[in-house]
Amino acid sequence: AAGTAPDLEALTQALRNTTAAGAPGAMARFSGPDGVRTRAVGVRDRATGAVMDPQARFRIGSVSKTFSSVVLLQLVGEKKIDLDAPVNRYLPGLLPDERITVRHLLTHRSGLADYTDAMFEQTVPGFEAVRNRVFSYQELLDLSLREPRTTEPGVAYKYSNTNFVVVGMLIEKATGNRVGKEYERRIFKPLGLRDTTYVHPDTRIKGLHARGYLHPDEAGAPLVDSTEQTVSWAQSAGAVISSPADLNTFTSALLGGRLLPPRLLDAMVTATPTDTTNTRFYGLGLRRYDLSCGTSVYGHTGTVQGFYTYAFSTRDGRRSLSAMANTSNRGEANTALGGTLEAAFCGKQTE
Ligand SMILES: CC1(C)S[C@@H]2[C@H](NC(=O)CCCC[C@H](NC(=O)C[NH3+])C(=O)[O-])C(=O)N2[C@H]1C(=O)[O-]
Repeated sequence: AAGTAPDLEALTQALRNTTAAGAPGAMARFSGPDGVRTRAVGVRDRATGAVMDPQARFRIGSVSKTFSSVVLLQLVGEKKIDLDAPVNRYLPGLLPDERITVRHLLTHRSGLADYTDAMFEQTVPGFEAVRNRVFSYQELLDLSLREPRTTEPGVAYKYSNTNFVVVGMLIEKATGNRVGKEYERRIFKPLGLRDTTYVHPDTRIKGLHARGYLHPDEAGAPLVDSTEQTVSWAQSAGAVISSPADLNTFTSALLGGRLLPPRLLDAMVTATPTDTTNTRFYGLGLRRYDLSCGTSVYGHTGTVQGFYTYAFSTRDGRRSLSAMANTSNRGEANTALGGTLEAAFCGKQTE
């Protein structure tokens, strides 16, 4: 088909650059008009040497925020939640500022501090301290409220996991169900996402999966296997498990209009700059990246101990890419993995 085919050599090179920068393994899955292409390099398990497998499940970190945003926006569509209402209308007395609205949560403009900055200041000790803990939403919010707010409500973008912890509280209040049940009935089941689960507080990744590895802060220290954890520090902000195929299906279905009515999808993709590069934007629980070839892609990134993820689609949902490296705190590896976006969406012009 006329348009842009993925540059598979460049895609593979981006994955090789990712492992060269310290990831044990990396993989990518592209889905487009001409079908599916997968590439994988390195290992999904350092102990057994099992190679990275594009069918493998893994923790998607903050890509979970887009799942939570879809559920909340469906509740907006059902008139159960008003985007511009104060959060405290639905959760009386929860937040110390009546001016913080539901929309401020989804756009990271609430000013609520991110408790994970202190929690993970020391990478491995911070992780080990929480990997088996089970937190309530309220405990996580209380950690945030001990810190000064970062901005007046609505004034500036400042990314904070706390926003999507409160989104989880809103979903549970409005539906009477745990978020996992709402993910299941509104997204996982309708889209047939058989690899995608929300098992909090279970620590395992069931079925074929990649193991994740943390680089300690101390240079040269051995990698730490971080695969098993409750992810209770994140929950509706980061505890979903998925696979490359399911992430392609999810972002494609979302941008293709299968999960939200046009008015709400348009609101979701309406994004403001997150930095001064004028290529990175944030809408409602959704990132927009403007690529070098002029293509805008929509989705989210994820950083959870041992796993770094990109999950993006074009605005029409016809082309999707998901990519994962099984280490999370090597900046140069995460940047290298980002090269899969340009390779996939700006690839090679076809006649
Ligand atoms: C905005 C982000 C980057 S951070 C946010 C969320 N992940 C977290 O908040 C965990 C941060 C610490 C994870 C840990 N790092 C350290 O411990 C550093 N001392 C590591 O690399 O595994 C997620 O996911 N989001 C990413 C996103 O949306 O892309």
